[in-house]
Amino acid sequence: MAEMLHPKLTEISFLLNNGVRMPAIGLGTANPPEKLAETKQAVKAAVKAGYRHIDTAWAYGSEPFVGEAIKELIEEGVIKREDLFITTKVWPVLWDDVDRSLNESLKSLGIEYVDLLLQHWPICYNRRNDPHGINGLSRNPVREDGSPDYNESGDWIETYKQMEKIYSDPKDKRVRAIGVSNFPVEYLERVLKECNVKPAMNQVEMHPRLPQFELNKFCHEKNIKLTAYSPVGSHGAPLVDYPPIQKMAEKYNIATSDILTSYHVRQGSFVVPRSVNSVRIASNIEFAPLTKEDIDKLSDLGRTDPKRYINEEWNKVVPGFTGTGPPV
Ligand SMILES: NC(=O)C1=CN([C@@H]2O[C@H](COP(=O)(O)OP(=O)(O)OC[C@H]3O[C@@H](n4cnc5c(N)ncnc54)[C@H](O)[C@@H]3O)[C@@H](O)[C@H]2O)C=CC1
Ligand SMILES: O=C1O[C@H](CO)[C@@H](O)[C@@H]1O
Repeated sequence: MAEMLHPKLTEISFLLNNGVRMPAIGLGTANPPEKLAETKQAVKAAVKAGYRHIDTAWAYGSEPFVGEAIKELIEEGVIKREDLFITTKVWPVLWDDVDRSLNESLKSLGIEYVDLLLQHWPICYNRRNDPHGINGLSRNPVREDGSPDYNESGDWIETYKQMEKIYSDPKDKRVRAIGVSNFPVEYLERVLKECNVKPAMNQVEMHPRLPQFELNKFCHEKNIKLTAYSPVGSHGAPLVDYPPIQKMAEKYNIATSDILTSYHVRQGSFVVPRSVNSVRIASNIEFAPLTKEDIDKLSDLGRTDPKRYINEEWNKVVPGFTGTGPPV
């Protein structure tokens, strides 16, 4: 029987609600401190394997290494800036100074604009100096008693309002699209009610054990795209060894990680797996043409065995971002 030909995930892209085209798969760069410097060769390997979308953030400490990779790739003639789609994010310690956050990101990345700027979390932190932090600031400031140092009078919507002001200024070319991350439905509803620019994106943890049924329905209706983070279960890739997903991989004769990335792209969402291993980076782009029945079977794991992997003390303040996730 003739083999079916399918595109690579790197050949697929979708339009955002403002007409900007975004590649379906991006390289995640939230690398742990000991692997941060490897981000540079990871980005170069990814671009050489066909990736055109890189996911970074002010808070990751990876932007300078992404920047070095972009510079060398352009100098080597591999790509031009406009061939790449770069996402970065505003961390809650700069919730009231998006201008500073964006300028620091652009400087670290060595570029003049980002393709997508996301509000990283709907949280307001106080700023505390930390020479070992990000650009001299503590990433997750804590009070003397060890509790998260939230700014109690801050309102997280201020961040989005500052982002839309930058985006809407015709003279300001620093961002091509704006969106949010880690926003539950009720927070998106507030943004739609109180702001003028509809978010193009909501980046959230999403995989078969956390299928985000409610967010998918809402975002689809409102024409807000979703990006799946931690698609293989974050540190150590636990979902790659998860038997029901391995079974599906056997059926399609493809790697388990490719089932986990294709699961999102097949549903019209974006996905940003992370690795610094060039072999894995290149192998994470095979597309599995999952049927509706197989997608439903995978999503059912979110009912029978739900799990949220990114579940930290400080983010419990956001509704739904604790335990296994919202009720299913
Ligand atoms: N907006 C947000 O709040 C968040 C965004 N993110 C973004 O999403 C990206 C991906 O999420 P992560 O949590 O980093 O986790 P992930 O689910 O991509 O897993 C990363 C781990 O999987 C391993 N891995 C990758 N491909 C593999 C393969 N084929 N076989 C075996 N192991 C493999 C990597 O070595 C690493 O240990 C981040 O790097 C970041 O860019 C991640 C967390 C939160
Ligand atoms: O983007 C993010 O990455 C870390 C976890 O890897 C998380 O704290 C943050 O939302």
